[in-house]
Amino acid sequence: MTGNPWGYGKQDGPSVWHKNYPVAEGDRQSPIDIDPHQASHDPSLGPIVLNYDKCTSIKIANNGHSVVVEFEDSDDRSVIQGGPLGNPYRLKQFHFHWGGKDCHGSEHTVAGNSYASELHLVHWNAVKYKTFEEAATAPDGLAVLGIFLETGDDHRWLHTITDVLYTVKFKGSVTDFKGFNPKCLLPSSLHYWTYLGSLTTPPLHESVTWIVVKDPIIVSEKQLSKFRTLVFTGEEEDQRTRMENNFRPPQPLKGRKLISRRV
Ligand SMILES: O[B-]1(O)OCc2ccc(NC(=S)NCc3ccccc3)cc21
Ligand SMILES: [Zn+2]
Repeated sequence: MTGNPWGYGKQDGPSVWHKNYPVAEGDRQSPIDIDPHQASHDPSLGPIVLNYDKCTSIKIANNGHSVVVEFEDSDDRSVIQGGPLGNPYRLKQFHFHWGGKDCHGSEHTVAGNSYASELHLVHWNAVKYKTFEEAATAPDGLAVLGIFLETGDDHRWLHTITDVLYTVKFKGSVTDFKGFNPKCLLPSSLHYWTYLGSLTTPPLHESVTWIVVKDPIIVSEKQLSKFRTLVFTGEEEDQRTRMENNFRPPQPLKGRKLISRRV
């Protein structure tokens, strides 16, 4: 079906999502502005543990909202656990959000400051739920690791992704992308904040335990500009709308507790 049911434009962007997705005005919506001084320290909160070693990426795709790398999630070969999580969560996909210029593009902000981009590693609770779709609607169904991207020097490994973006320029395009291990996209320190939130794109399900890592990774402006060569529209559509500013602004905290873990 041509045209997206929702997008990031004036007519179909975050300010009107509530019309088709009323949960947009719910009590645990994401992203949020993270105020480091408001975060309470919970000494019982352990470190995040990633077991991505038998990582198996399958493909990279343009879904009309972002560029997504999908993983084989039929077994527990790539999981995240520890921290606030009660059991291991299976890696399903990762994707990015970015701006049109470097001054903004991330979804979460820190003391009102945006980063140029934000990487989301999406995991689901395969212990309690049979499918991702089922987990995606459950309050403890998903765990998303959020990593900020800041511009500076070239990122040593990001070129593996930016070099193939031209093959998924249009909405609906998919390319084989095997054997990529996203561990190479993480900062050295996994000091994080955690809170209960939602998907930041429709259907905006309130099913995400967010784990936002404090330290950004550094990528070059050149690498980031390659994301902006993607388009929201399909090859068959006459309009070519550059894919950028695909981020939702911060949502009200509504009394939620933000917890931080110093590594
Ligand atoms: O907020 B995010 O951008 O970051 C975290 C995150 C995770 C998932 C999505 N959306 C997905 S997987 N939609 C398809 C779908 C949604 C629900 C059921 C089936 C299928 C977006 C985001
Ligand atoms: Zn996301």
